[in-house]
Parts: sequence; C-alpha cells; structure tokens
Amino acid sequence: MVARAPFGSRMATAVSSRGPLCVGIDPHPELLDAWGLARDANGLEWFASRCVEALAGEVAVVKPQCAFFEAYGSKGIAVLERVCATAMEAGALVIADAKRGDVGSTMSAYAEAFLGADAPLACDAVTVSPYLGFGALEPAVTAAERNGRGVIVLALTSNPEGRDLQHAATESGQSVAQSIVNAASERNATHCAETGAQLGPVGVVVGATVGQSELELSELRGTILAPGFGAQGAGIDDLRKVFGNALRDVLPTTSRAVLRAGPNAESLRAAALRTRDEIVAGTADH
Ligand SMILES: O=C(O)c1cc(=O)[nH]c(=O)n1[C@@H]1O[C@H](COP(=O)(O)O)[C@@H](O)[C@H]1O
Repeated sequence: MVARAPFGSRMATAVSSRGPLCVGIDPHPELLDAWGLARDANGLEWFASRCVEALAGEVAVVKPQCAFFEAYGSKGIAVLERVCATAMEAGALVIADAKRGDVGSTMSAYAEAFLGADAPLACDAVTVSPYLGFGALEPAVTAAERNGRGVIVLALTSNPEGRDLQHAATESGQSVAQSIVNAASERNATHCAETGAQLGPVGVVVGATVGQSELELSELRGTILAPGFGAQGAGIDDLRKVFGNALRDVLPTTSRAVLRAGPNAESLRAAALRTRDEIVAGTADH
C-alpha cells in the first residue's frame, strides 16, 4: 500500500506550487464534435488523454466528470480509470466528479471504488452528495482519511435549482447548506487536531455563481471547490463577492471555458494558465 500524505496537506502544496485552479475534464458530446472526434469510446479516450497531456503537468487539480465517461458504459469507465491514473502520475491532484451519496453500507462500496487503498477508480478525492444525511457519508470520510484522500461535499451548488433546498432552514434554524459546512468543519477540526495538518479531508462545493450569502466558511479548514467559474457566468468579481475572507481556501473550477480552446494541446494549456493567472491577480489581496 502506498503511504500518502493527508489530502489537505497535498492540496495545500499543489495550490501553492501550481496556483488555485482546477480544470474539469468534461467530454461533452458537443466538445467531441468541436474537436473533430467521434462520439464513442475512442473519441472519449483521445479527448481525455489530450486534456491530461496538456493540463496535468501544469494545473494543481483536474476533475474528470464521471457522467461523461459512464455514458460510454464499461469502455468509458475504463477510460476514466486510465485518465485518473495518468493525471496523478503527471503530478495533478484528481477529483473524480461522481457526486455519489447513499446509505452507509452502500456508501462503503462507493468509498471502496474511489477512495479505498486499492481503489480501481483511485483518485485524490471524490465529490459526494449529502442528501441522505452528512452522517451517511461517514464510510467515505473514513476511507479518505485512512488513505490520504478526500471527499468534496455538495453544500451550495452553482445551479439555480439547488437554491430552495439548500437555503431551507433546518430544525436548528440554520440553512441546510450551513449545516453541511458545519458538519464538514467539525470533521476537519478533529482531523487537524489529530494529525497537525493544516486542512482536513472534507471539502465543500460552493458555486461561484451563488452571489452574496450568509454562508459562514471561516471554520472549514478544508478545500472550497467553486464551480460556475467560466461557462456558467461567474468571474473574478464573483469569487471576491461570494467568498470574501475565505478566498484563500477556494479552488475555482472551470471546464468548458478552457476545453473550448482545444484540441491543440498548447492552446488548451495556454487557456488554463491564463485563467489561473487571472485568478491569482484578481484575488491577490485576500
Ligand atoms: O461538483 C461539481 O464540480 C459541480 C458542482 C456544482 O455545484 N456545479 C457544477 O457545475 N459542478 C460541475 O462542474 C462542472 C462545470 O462545468 P462548466 O460549467 O463547463 O465549467 C460540471 O462537471 C458540473 O457537474
């Protein structure tokens, strides 16, 4: 078994050496068309391999969107396995965007798949949905902690349909989103106290599109993954407005806005690095 440093420490190192950017590897059918590729498993593999070649040696994190791989069945999942492995070999952290979430015993199987010691779909972290209760995610959090990996829990998502549910008040009066952030914060506090790590294994998703909210993120001590940057309309000003003082732990993620620069590897890399530099310049005073 490979002894891995804790996910939070590896994330802090990756972001400080490569800058705060995650690029999503989202092989949309329209992007396969635009890149002149067939909408099949071969087109998928070419697309994803080109992304890894262009990006994984440069950006801190890549995030393959599992849905676009699963759409091609077992061949697509085999491509996903290779993409995760080669991107990690090239030095990027890999977040598998699977948004898994289930009752505890089933969650254990998802955890084995992505976060186990010998996980077939091994990645550095996986996105999870807390809709069955934050506690139901415990097998994933435990596996992540044990194996130096992480989980990124949906809290306040970038899509407008999430608002009603995520802003609803829980019995304690706080919003659903805040209760998820608080549960993640507690878990990270324990982990950091035990290991001395700066950041814990539990990150949250907060969309860059959500506008100013009451969400309190200052106690999280974990990665704040911020989708919605780029194609969904959010820019640097939104990052500043949404995250304020929590910006130092924010990892903006963008997919189509960078991927549209392909298929040329140099152009893809340049688009990613330009985005990263804009983020660094636009958030430098935080
Ligand atoms: O977990 C995510 O990454 C995610 C959460 C969220 O709230 N909103 C969101 O768009 N995402 C993902 O982030 C990616 C956004 O892609 P672009 O809109 O092309 O940048 C997609 O893979 C989404 O599934």
